[in-house]
Amino acid sequence: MKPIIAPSVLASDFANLQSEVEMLNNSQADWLHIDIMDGRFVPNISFGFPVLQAIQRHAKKPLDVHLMIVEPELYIEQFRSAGADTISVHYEACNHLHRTIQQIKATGAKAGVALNPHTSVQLLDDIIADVDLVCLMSVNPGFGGQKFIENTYRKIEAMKDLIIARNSSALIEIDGGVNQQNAPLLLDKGADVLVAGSFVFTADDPIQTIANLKTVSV
Ligand SMILES: O=C(CO)[C@H](O)[C@H](O)COP(=O)(O)O
Repeated sequence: MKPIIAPSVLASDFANLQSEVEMLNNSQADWLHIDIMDGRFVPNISFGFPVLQAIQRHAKKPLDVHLMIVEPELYIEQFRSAGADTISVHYEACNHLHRTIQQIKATGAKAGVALNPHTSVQLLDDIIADVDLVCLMSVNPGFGGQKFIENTYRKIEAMKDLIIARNSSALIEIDGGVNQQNAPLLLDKGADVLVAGSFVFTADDPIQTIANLKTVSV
């Protein structure tokens, strides 16, 4: 199975967002990964609804929205209206994760849960059957361009075991420091979706870089 490739728009040139989105439309990218940061859950602020709406106007591919915000339940319907196809909330940011997952599903979006690098996958034991996507952070969230955390490989294996044990159809997404070198082992361990920001957007040829990731063989 070929991986789902989700370039992270966080690393794009915001001054030329339309042409960056059109480049992704013309590439083998499957989804556009959109990072929303609030300056509270993570020590950085990215962008909000107007920018997401602008991306949606030009994007021809699903928008995979990763909320790095506190109290995400307050904004689920607005993110859906602004164009999100998948909405992932952080386990660490939700007091009532089950309720928030149901809230996302009620909007018609796919529901994801993101885990910080220190958060055990076992904490998803009682919710994994209800989620469509698990986003394993392979860097501490908040910034692009960071070094990949090697313990992620072990987490993917544990996540895969849990998904199988609970008969879940959740996809495993890896977010942070993904590149051509670590992609084969990530897929071998069980990853389904690769998010890549700086690796794609700092490349001389982003379209070819996405194509190379898409054809990584295990
Ligand atoms: O969620 C994120 C940061 O919190 C980014 O999606 C992630 O870091 C991808 O960027 P890069 O590929 O440059 O590491």
